[in-house]
Amino acid sequence: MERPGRLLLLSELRVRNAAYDVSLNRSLLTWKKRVSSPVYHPFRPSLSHNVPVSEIISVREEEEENGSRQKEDGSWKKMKEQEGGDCRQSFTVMYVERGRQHRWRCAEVTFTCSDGALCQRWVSSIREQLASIGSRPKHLLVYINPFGGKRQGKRVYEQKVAPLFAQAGVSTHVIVTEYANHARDHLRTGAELKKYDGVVCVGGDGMFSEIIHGLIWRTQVDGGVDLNCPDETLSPCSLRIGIIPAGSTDCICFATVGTNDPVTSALHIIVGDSQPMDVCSVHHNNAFLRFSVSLLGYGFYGDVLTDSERKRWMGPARYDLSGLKMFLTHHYYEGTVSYLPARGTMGTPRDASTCRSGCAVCQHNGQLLSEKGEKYELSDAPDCESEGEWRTVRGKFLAINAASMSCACPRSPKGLSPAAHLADGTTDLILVRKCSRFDFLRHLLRHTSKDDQFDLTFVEVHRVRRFRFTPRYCQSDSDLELDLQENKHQIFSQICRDHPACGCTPAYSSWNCDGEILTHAAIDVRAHCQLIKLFARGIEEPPVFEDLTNPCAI
Ligand SMILES: CCCCCCCCCCCCC/C=C/[C@@H](O)[C@H](COP(=O)(O)O)NC(=O)CCCCCCCCCCCCCCC
Ligand SMILES: Nc1ncnc2c1ncn2[C@@H]1O[C@H](COP(=O)(O)OP(=O)(O)O)[C@@H](O)[C@H]1O
Ligand SMILES: [Ca+2]
Repeated sequence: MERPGRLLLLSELRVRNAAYDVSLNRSLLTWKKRVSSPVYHPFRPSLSHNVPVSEIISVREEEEENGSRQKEDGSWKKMKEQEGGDCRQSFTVMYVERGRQHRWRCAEVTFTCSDGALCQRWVSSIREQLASIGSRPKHLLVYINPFGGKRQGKRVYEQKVAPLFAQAGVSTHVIVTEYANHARDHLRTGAELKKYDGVVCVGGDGMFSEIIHGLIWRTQVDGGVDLNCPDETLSPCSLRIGIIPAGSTDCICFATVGTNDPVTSALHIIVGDSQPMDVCSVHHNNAFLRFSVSLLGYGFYGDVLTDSERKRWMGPARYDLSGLKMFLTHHYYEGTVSYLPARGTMGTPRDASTCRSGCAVCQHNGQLLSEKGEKYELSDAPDCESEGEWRTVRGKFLAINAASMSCACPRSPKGLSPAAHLADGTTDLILVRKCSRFDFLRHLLRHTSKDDQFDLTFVEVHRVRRFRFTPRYCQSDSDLELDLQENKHQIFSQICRDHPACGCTPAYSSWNCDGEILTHAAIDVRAHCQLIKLFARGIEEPPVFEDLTNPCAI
């Protein structure tokens, strides 16, 4: 058990006109009601409150003269009047309070002191403790996508987030984006990153993707790393990223915080949380294409995204309509998937336990990969196929999904791969082979229930460090490994001739890369362990109530 820290202050203060013993040490602020009779009463509400110093948002002195907000005890008022000095006798502490379903709220408690000097001592002691927490950001660079989700990003930031940052003394430089890739390009070249302790993204997964592309690109250029080489070890980004959810799916926020709520996210930023996260790099013929942190999906999810982009005006509902349409269309795609299974790492995609705050699997694998990094990466090189490490699966697939994290979101609260980890250096490769519509629906429905979506004969899942996909028609003719956009007509006429099943089924899908369309079908993917960090802490376990005198806990 952790030893209680050295006591910094202990005073009798008043809260709502009742006397409390209030104490502060380096880790906790505690206020305990003074009771006249110490007789145990099972139904008396909890009389003691503990707030970790790390969860205090800020402290402010109350302006009111004579403590007008607090009905003070007469004797204290008298003392103050006699002193005739500083009349600020009350201070308010704002702190994190946990609500339902991982939501955080800002709660307040006002303490009234016997004199102004004591009030001053309390305020400065708490401020000193807060200032000594090195992980809290002071200056943030904020990008707002005003068109994400229901187009509420700007309003949400101004009304719910900016006031909290101001209260916590966090200064910001806010940029409302004017066009797609504005944030990415500003981070790449324009932003003076040294001035900031972090970057905040107000938007959805697509906007987050812009931010990581700007940040990771910049970090590699500064470190002299060639992004086009898939075997390069990438330099981790030092700036943390906060996500204020204002998009359509917001799966990265949901899977790292446990809820899509702007206030909760703002509070995780203010308290200076840190959650490392894996990033996959995607290459095509030794040319860098993109990064992905959540879903890389070919077939079903690629087609849903492509179709939904035409319906952007509908807002988040576009995904449901396109989902239904692509479900009915029931396209399958032929190709070869090769993958390098994760060796020596803890955990499997079929584990019952899931990635949670302070996850032991992520810590273990993170350490393993950073220690053995070089050796491990060398044996990972694709030409080690001769060693028999790489495995190959050929077939017809309705969907090929790589989930680097659970991809939990409100549509699917446990996600595409419920046991995937945020920071274990692996991605879960899910292969859904051609099956009937009925069977595919069973698989999809299991994303929304407790049933195991992998426990079906046509679904397989592998935890991997790398994988490659080659569509069938690329193999027979390497010239066909080309950009779909430029050569669409040529490919389609070829495919329709080669495709006996029907004249309209395309042979190529696109990849859904964190909500952005990737038109190259043939890709080479590699997981980079803990390349970025978020202002988050992973999903917390539900609290264990220890205080049995609290009736709410029984
Ligand atoms: C029958 C119900 C089936 C529900 C299946 C739900 C599975 C949902 C898994 C969602 C994984 C999400 C991974 C994250 C992707 C995001 O990066 C990305 C971009 O996010 P952004 O817009 O915030 O920028 N979002 C997406 O690509 C959206 C994917 C959403 C897919 C929805 C699929 C709905 C399927 C409906 C099928 C209906 C069949 C009904 C038959 C009677
Ligand atoms: N000012 C802007 N105008 C148009 N598009 C933008 C702007 N800012 C960002 N984008 C782009 O909007 C797309 C969707 O953004 P996102 O915030 O993820 O919303 P959603 O979740 O609704 O898709 C991303 O591809 C992003 O690059
Ligand atoms: Ca992972």
